[in-house]
Amino acid sequence: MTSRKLLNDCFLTDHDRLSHAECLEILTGRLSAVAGVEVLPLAEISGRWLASDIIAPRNVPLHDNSAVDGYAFAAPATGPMPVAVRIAAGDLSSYRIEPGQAARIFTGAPMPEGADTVAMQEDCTVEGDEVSVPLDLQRGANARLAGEDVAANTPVLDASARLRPQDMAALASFGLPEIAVRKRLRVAILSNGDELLEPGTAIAQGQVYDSNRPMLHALLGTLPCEITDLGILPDNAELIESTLSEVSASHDVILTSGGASRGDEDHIINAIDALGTRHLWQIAVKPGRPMSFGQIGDCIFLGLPGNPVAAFVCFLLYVRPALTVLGGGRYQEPVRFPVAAGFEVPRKKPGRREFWRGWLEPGPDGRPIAHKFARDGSGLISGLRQATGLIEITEDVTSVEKGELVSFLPFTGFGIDS
Ligand SMILES: Nc1nc2c(c(=O)[nH]1)N[C@H]1C(S)=C(S)[C@@H](COP(=O)(O)OP(=O)(O)OC[C@H]3O[C@@H](n4cnc5c(N)ncnc54)[C@H](O)[C@@H]3O)O[C@H]1N2
Ligand code: MOO
Repeated sequence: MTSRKLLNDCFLTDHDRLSHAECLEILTGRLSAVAGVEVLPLAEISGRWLASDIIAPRNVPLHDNSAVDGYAFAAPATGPMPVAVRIAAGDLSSYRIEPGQAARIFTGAPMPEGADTVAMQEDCTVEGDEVSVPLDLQRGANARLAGEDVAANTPVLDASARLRPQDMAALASFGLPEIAVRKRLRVAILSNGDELLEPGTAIAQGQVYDSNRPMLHALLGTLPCEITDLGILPDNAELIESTLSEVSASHDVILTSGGASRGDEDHIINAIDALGTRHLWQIAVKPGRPMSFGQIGDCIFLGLPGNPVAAFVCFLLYVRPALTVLGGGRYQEPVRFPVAAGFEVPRKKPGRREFWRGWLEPGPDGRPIAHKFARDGSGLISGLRQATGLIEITEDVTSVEKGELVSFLPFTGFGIDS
């Protein structure tokens, strides 16, 4: 990418600011994993990032086995067959049947040598010691082959994969009791602003309750993080600087909200400049213009705008990708669905990317239509609550007509359940 960094002017035009793509490239392309590695039992690693590749150490299943309770035989059957052996799941002996013989067998039990097919017991007739099976059963029916789930030596998971519940089943099926995973990132969060108040305290005119910190707590909860909550910091330059300096020594990441632009009382950016390096500030994205990124020593600093909607959107678009890379994961673009707009916007400023709060409803033909929260204000939490995703409008777009295709990014793609 062309390097346009360290932009110093709060009143840059959108053309001068970093674009969404440049911002993302800096946050995902120039960062690397800082989280350490620990070996943990399976029960403790769901949601963590893997620290090394996983290759299947053996076949799963290990042996050919029956998928049903019934009778195993060598297809095709030609008539009634004597039942030579009985094999239950967990039976460790090996069995063999001759052509024309059957084995009584149960779900999961190893297939006897000489058999390739199993008839379900509901479809069989037993008379004395003999069983009659359907004569048209296909060879291999109801038999599960060794290695049919995963063959030995197959690469299964790459280091940096995020472990999902179904991966736990796979790892256990290989007999692996514990796995090397990335440690949780140590993330310190704080809110900045003299007007901010802790919920539970009496409020006066001019004050607002701090809604960003509980929101950021919850958003961080969608990733493997260990959170240190530093509370609310007033607009006091010295206190902000000393707090950031102290916390940077013991954390991988500091995540702040508020005080991110260059008002007289916005001290966060000054503190980063005094203590470390600012790599990014001011982006051509709405909401989120004053988003910032820097470092103090080895600690990464991510500064979110104070407006709750901007803080939320920037967390999803930029903080989440950065934490993924720092935590040892692989950044993947969020899922984007092209859907028809159920609204029109006659004018949109060119040169910046916008993310609108939206949701989907079925249209007259049953296909989803995107709806947009009517008001734009970056302080309106109600719009975030009504939304189930973001409508992305790229830099070149200057208007949106009803029925035009727009990109919809569901919140579920960012780890937020509906
Ligand atoms: N002259 C300019 N003014 C502003 C600009 C600009 O470029 N030039 N940018 C605007 C944009 S865009 C945003 S976004 C905001 C963000 O600025 P800050 O990050 O410095 O945020 P604050 O000024 O501290 O707060 C903005 C707004 O959000 C409320 N807030 C802050 N923290 C919280 C919190 N934890 N919980 C709830 N609400 C919070 C705060 O009270 C303000 O109303 O700046 C624009 N101004
Ligand atoms: O863009 Mo600010 O980021 O108006 O909320």
